[in-house]
Amino acid sequence: MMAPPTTAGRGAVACAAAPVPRRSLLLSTAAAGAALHSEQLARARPLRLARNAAGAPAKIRASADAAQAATFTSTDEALAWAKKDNRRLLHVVYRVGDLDKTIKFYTECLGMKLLRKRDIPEEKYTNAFLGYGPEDSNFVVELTYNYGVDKYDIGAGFGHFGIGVDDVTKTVELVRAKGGKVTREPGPVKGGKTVIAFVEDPDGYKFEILERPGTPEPLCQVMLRVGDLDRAISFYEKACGMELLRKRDNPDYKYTVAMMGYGPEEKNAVLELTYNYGVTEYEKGNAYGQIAIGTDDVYKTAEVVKLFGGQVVREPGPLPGINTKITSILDPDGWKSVFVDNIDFARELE
Ligand SMILES: C[C@@H](O)C(=O)SC[C@H](NC(=O)CC[C@H](N)C(=O)O)C(=O)NCC(=O)O
Repeated sequence: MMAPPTTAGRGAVACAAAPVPRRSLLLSTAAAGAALHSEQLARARPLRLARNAAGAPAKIRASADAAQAATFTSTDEALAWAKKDNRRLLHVVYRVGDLDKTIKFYTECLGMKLLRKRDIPEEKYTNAFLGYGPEDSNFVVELTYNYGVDKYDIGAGFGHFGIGVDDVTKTVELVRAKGGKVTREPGPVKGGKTVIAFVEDPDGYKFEILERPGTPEPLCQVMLRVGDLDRAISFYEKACGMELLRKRDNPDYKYTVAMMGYGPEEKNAVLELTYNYGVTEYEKGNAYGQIAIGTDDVYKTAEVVKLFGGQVVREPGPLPGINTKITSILDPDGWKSVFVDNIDFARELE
């Protein structure tokens, strides 16, 4: 079977070819396109509060003005709002060629749990959510299987997913025993001390297994390569309200990494941006999709992104027929992120 057109590059291609999967049909009792006012009133229902991976309740704000586009009077005001918005990495979305095979690998070899599965026959795809804890408090993977598509191009820009484990050697032995592919044996990372290994899933997505005993968030990194690290850091700090948690140059191996996120690396999943000296562009393939980030207000989020020169490829608003509000953006390298309304997302999980 042929894979669908590439999602690589900036602009319309990425927007059109990597649709955000439809959200839970549990929400579809509210009529598609219902007036925002009615939707806000419907929010009076009690909500299960999200928790972060460390177990602390997340502050979900049932804002009455959430659907109003704000007009920030300055970039400082916009930045301050983005910094105090209630954000967390929710999930990472990517395409796989055989859902059952991937679920088997992730559950048997990587110790994930299958959290939920949904089939959207009218759109000809199925999603499976897997991770190490409930979605209201953990970063998880959202696998997409498009009917009849059994192969994708992972490209050169996507790096890996990171998984923190108690014992790297044990995990690698298990992967090998189950017939999985080990591409880098356990040992200290080149130029550092952390014990790591690399394994590959059935589609060839790389997983870096990192020794990180007792971590509350085992699925801890999404590594993407970027062509200009300072430009990318500035984008994720300003347009996305992330913090630069750590930056490490490894001149012996000619690369620099920057860990970006919404809280300490030990407790939260992070975006690991890698710059390889002299490489300014990568081919992105059509397999990797995007990270999803929770926000209290997708409208304000889109406004902030635009104020800082970011590209909004899906204007903020409810997904037709489902009503979960989202907005999609591209970073300067063309990597996509989707911001999802926290309250709508919590409803999906009810
Ligand atoms: C602990 C944390 O900092 C790491 O594990 S970095 C892992 C390291 N990354 C790179 O080498 C990135 C540059 C590389 N050219 C790329 O684009 O992927 C890594 O993968 N090390 C490999 C090793 O064998 O140690």
